[in-house]
Amino acid sequence: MSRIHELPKVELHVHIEGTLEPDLVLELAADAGITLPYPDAEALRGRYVFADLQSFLDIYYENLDVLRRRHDFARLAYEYAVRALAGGVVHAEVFFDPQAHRSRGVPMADVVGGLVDGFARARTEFGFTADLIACFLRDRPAAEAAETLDELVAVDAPIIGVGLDSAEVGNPASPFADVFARAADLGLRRVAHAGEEAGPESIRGAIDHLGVDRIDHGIRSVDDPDLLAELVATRMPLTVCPLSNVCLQAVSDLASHPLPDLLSAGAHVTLNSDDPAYFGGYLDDNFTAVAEQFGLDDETLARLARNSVVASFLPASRQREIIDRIDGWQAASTESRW
Ligand SMILES: Nc1ncnc2[nH]cnc12
Ligand SMILES: [Zn+2]
Repeated sequence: MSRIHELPKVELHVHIEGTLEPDLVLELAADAGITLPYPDAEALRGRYVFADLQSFLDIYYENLDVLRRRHDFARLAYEYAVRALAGGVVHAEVFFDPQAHRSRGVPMADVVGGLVDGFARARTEFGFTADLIACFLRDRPAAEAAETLDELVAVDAPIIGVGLDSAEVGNPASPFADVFARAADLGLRRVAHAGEEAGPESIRGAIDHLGVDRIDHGIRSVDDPDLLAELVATRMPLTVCPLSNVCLQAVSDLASHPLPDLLSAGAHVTLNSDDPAYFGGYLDDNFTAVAEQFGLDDETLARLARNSVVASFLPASRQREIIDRIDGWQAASTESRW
């Protein structure tokens, strides 16, 4: 258990904007001559006490204002890769919110180009790989999502998929059916946040209306045994984010998190960090927290890591290579017990 950071991991649910650390907010603001309403990074971090998803999103969108130039996005991507690798992440499928930058007048080519630059540098320097998934904001009109997809196509954005995020309650998936169908026609994969704050009906909506390949969060599936059984039968991956759920009060504390129920039901659970700069931990921290809370052994941790590989959109040959490394980690942990 002590070698969690060495367990090879794939991350499937991380918002690149949610990796914007307070120090980097301050640095980018100083660079761009932006005056911030707090004196230092500690004061900013002090504001990270959230009652729910919306109270987090308010600060998350406010902080984005420091991301303005192509090299800001490159820096953000690179810094995430450095930190993720230190925790054992070898590949990530990374969300970004194009509308949150487009609405501030940042050219789409700079957003995408910067992220590509930052991840290319990480790949060259230390072999970390990343793919991009563009998320549509579900609290904005579906027509805006459609325009955003057109713009992504126009700049030839190298995205592998589309997602749906932002405020879930009161913003169902159904209006986004057409834009997700267009994404499917373009050969893109589809994922959606569902069952984070809203109930099982939100998960049902993402499956029925958007044809998703994975459900982001999905923890509220435990409230509907029929739905959970269906998720298990169809091997629908759930990208679960335990520390996020605690911080946003989707669960009252880690001990009450439904992870053990999902695991014992046989759900295809993966572990993820969501917005690690805000929720007190990167992917290794999420692994460590649930391992300690629920007494998960190395075999279970390796199973969770393998689940992410299988649920990823990586080609089979790369999946095999990472799974071999996970098997090696597990074998070494068994040997060290003798
Ligand atoms: N946890 C989350 N849920 C919904 N939208 C988000 N955008 C960034 N983080 C999010
Ligand atoms: Zn998320």
